[in-house]
Amino acid sequence: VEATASDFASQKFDFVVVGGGTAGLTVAVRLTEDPNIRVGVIEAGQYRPGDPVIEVPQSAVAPGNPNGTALAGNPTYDWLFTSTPQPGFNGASIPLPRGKVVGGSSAINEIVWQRGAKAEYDLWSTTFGNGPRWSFSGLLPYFRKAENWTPPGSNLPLQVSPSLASAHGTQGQISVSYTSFTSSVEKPLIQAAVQLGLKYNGNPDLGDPTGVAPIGRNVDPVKGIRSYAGNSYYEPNAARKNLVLLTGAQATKIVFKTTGKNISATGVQYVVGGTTYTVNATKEVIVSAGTFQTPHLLELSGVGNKTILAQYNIPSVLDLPGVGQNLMDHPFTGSDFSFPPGTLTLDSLRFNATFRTEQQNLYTSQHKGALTYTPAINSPVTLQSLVGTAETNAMMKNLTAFLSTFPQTPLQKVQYQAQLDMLKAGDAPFLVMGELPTGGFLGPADFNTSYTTAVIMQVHPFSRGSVHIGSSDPLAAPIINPHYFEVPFEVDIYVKALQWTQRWFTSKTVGGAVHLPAASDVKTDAQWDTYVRTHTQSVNHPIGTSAMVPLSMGGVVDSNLKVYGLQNVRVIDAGIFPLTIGTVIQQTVYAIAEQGADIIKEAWNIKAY
Ligand SMILES: Cc1cc2nc3c(=O)[nH]c(=O)nc-3n(C[C@H](O)[C@H](O)[C@H](O)COP(=O)(O)OP(=O)(O)OC[C@H]3O[C@@H](n4cnc5c(N)ncnc54)[C@H](O)[C@@H]3O)c2cc1C
Repeated sequence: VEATASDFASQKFDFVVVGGGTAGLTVAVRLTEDPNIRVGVIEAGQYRPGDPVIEVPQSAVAPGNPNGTALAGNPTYDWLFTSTPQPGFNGASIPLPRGKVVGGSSAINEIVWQRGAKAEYDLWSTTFGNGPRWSFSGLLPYFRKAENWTPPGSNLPLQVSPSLASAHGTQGQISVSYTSFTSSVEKPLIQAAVQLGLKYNGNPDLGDPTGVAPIGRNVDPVKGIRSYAGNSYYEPNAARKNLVLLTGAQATKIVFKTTGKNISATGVQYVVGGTTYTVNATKEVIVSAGTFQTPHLLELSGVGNKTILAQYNIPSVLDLPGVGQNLMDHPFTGSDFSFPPGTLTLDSLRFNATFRTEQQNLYTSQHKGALTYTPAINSPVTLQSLVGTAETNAMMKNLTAFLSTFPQTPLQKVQYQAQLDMLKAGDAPFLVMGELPTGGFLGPADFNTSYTTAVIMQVHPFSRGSVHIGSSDPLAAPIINPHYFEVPFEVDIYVKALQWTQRWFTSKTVGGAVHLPAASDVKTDAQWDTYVRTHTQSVNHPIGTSAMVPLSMGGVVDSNLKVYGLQNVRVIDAGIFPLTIGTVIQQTVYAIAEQGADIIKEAWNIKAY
């Protein structure tokens, strides 16, 4: 049920969850399966059930503008954060969208549903010391638990392996399906990628995501709408009396009581319309405010690096220097290709009124067609599969030489060794080769022209950033500095990937694609370097700022997601990733939250369902 600000403050809760986003709603819904457990959720955004801008899949991929959509960049849904000026981008700042609505970033993301590699999660369990729960096989039951999976239909431009079903769950909250609409460029692009040497992978979901594979999406195949934490976890359970949601409220502080060496949270302060309220939690405070705002809230509450806190006159409750460090993100670069007149891409929705009306009618009557579009190609690849083993080894040699003089924290040392091992073994992707059948990436799209944008994600960067408070005003935005491209390998790998993309899109099989001048004129190494630094954005997968690694490595939470040094505060969101993974991350965030809910149920003897 929903509450008003003052009503919420007067209620008794066992758990208070900060952030009604992807992870926060998952945890709150699982804990309140037991009617005796009372959970209060504080969310800054609004509850928007049935909002077509959130639910119609295509609004996440705006034709003519892959960088900004109807959701990202729109203040109704997005916090509108930006990075600090990035020297690696020649001083430019970039937008860093985050969902500000019930459902959080799951309401505004691009609806791609993929898992990482076994090798990546197994590091969480072994190298980062978190035990078997956090290995690939420990997470697999939770990947399945979150899903209500429907197998692909016959119109998928790819064959799937019979084992695909065994990777997926059918009793969970998030509807997962496969694309039912493809543009006319996608089938040839898939064929051409395989001709260029990418492996074909009929089941990417049991530990090896690499190659050209069927791409899941979190769309209800019957209703044709986005399935996300807001409409799939919260909405069906919104009537629970023991699950109380407060919207339009920004948490500004966790309130602590210190007795000797014991620091426990008693509640949370929040602001609504300029008034500050406090709500109490008798068991735990769970912080699920996301990778940028969880460390921000911890710092506002006195938990973090005490030197940083002192600059803003925030009394230190616990000196925990890992808070807000270890920020990793997936950047993306790309380029636009135009196609001959008559090629069907999403741009047809932009300039062809007849096609648009036809597709709108198809969507309204049958929940099908172009308005259900989600990306159909998003292939995680090893570096070897693009440039071969000899070139990979040569690039690795340069990288290792650079890293030998690059300043590193104890955590980075361990992470770098793990990343180099994966790079060499080729058991995890380093790039994701994708596309969006629409233009606008390199400049305004021409009216009567069909484009496709190559989208290249970099998934194991070596640069590490941070997010910290920049003001004692609790409502001010955090300072986000991802430190993109501090390691030259990150630019080098992009140059290789862009050159490969040029061969891919202009291959005979794809037929007729023309590289836009801004990209095709690029020839020399210096020109490529400038191109990459000018045309890179975030693909919005920030993680790591509340890392689940040992305290001695700079960790923030232990393997039970408890903040080191605090009795009863857990972080459950994308910030706990010890190291990033080689694909999109929302499915892993749901699995973390499902696992986190079970850890809490075990700790408090709460009935499991
Ligand atoms: C534009 C975009 C596209 C993406 N595309 C994909 C994709 O296609 N596939 C994929 O797998 N992943 C994608 N992602 C990433 C994925 O959606 C996120 O990693 C994931 O949803 C993060 O979940 P979370 O629970 O950590 O945070 P969120 O879901 O962001 O939840 C945090 C919540 O906390 C609230 N909050 C924050 N601070 C406070 C406060 N102080 N008080 C009260 N409330 C607060 C926020 O409003 C928000 O609702 C994308 C992300 C974005 C932004």
